[in-house]
Amino acid sequence: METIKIKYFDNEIDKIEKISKGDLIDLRAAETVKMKAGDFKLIKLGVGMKLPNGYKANIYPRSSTYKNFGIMLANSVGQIDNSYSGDNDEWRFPAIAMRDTIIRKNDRICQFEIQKIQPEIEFVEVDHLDDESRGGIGSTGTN
Ligand SMILES: O=c1ccn([C@H]2C[C@H](O)[C@@H](COP(=O)(O)OP(=O)(O)OP(=O)(O)O)O2)c(=O)[nH]1
Repeated sequence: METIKIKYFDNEIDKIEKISKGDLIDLRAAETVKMKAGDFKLIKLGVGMKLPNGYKANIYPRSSTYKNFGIMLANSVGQIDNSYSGDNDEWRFPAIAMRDTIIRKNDRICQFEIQKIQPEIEFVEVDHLDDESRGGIGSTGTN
């Protein structure tokens, strides 16, 4: 089992409980936010963490987030770097509102998992790649 140091920036949101293997972990809005259609807001998630060495975190919307709140995650997948672990490094949900909406403090608006960081990579420039070209995006058709 991995242990993660977690800091709560707000004492009014529910705390995260022990997680079964494989399950994504829900996160809560740490503020009440009113948004108009088209607004952008970095919604506070009320937590900061020291992830295990060699791991990052991915934040995704919950499947019901759009239905319940009409917001989308502006960056598609939120990337929490391992180095985002300072005392003021609170996690946020970059939200785009598609309709007028209210997100209330403690609402569960997203979920996250931790993931191993890719290995160190060095680039070697070449003039040609050896493999057969695939014919462009969509070349395999739709059926
Ligand atoms: O949905 C997100 C995405 C990122 N972050 C935090 C953690 C991450 O480590 C930091 C920086 O993210 P990233 O490197 O993806 O953003 P950037 O636009 O390149 O900003 P920076 O110049 O801070 O690296 O912002 C969040 O709280 N929520």
